Amino acid sequence: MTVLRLGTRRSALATTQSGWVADRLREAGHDVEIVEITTEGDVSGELLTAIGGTGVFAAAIRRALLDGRIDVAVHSLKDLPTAPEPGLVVAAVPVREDSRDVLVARDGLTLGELPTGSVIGTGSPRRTAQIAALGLGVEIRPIRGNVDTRIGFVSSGSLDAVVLARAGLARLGRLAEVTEVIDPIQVLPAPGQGALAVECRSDRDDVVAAVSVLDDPDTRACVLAERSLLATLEAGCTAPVGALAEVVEGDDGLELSLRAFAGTEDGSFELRRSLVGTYDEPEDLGSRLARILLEDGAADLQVATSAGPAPDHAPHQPEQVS
Ligand SMILES: NCc1[nH]cc(CCC(=O)O)c1CC(=O)O
Repeated sequence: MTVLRLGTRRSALATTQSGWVADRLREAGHDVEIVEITTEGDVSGELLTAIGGTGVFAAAIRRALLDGRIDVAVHSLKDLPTAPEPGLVVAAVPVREDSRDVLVARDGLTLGELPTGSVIGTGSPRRTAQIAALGLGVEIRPIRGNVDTRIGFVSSGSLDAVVLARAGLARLGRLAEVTEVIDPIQVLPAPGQGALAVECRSDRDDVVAAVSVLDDPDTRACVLAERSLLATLEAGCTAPVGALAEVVEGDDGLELSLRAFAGTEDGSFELRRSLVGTYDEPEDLGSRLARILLEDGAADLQVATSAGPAPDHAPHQPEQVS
């Protein structure tokens, strides 16, 4: 293998994330060339829910991998559909950034300090549902755009606050603008938030071997549990979902602790459940917790959250463009 061609979207966040992976691969002794790829999610100004939702970012990059135009791709794991892509493999899940959401509000305010009637911007059904369930008396307005655009709504005074992933701001060096790191007790992050997926063709043993040195087993176990929960829920629930797994010390060694949320966007119904399982069976833990959520009411949320007849299969929507 002469040069690893690493494909990336053009956004500031995507190029930063890809640059980080490129640096790690170069440290491991590889030559890396960055190849820019435009996706539908980057060029359309529509709300993501209108242009087809999950996977709009990943699809174009995956086509480039399958066509052989690039060898390696870096995704935000939370934007990656849960279904595996035939012919491709996630060869590394590097060590995760802080997975929590943050508030960027005017005048240094926190969620609890925002006066009644304040307007918070987010295009994420997951964030909307959990903030609405807090009962703060705030209004939630759908927005989208990159990190710069979204923070700009606050600096310009058109919104009182926006909610973003801490990981994105950390990678862009913009943590100074955060006014509150939101505790997962209030808002659970998206499954996979803060983690990257480094993907390549499964038939390229040389590339898989080069990339796999970046894998962090703890992060992989956590995101496997979170994504297995999401995948199990997708069969029977279109409600917004949050999930966070953490490695914890148990009596007989390492365990995984998984917390999850499902609810309605108007905040009138919320389910929070948690479960601890063995470190070695993350997917089993995720699907077991999903079944608990479904039994306890998540299955009925399909009707509660959609206006018309329930769709056969409506995948969960990703977060806004980064
Ligand atoms: N498509 C949105 C997206 N995808 C990944 C991140 C941030 C980094 C991460 O969660 O890994 C963001 C921005 C956000 O939600 O604020």
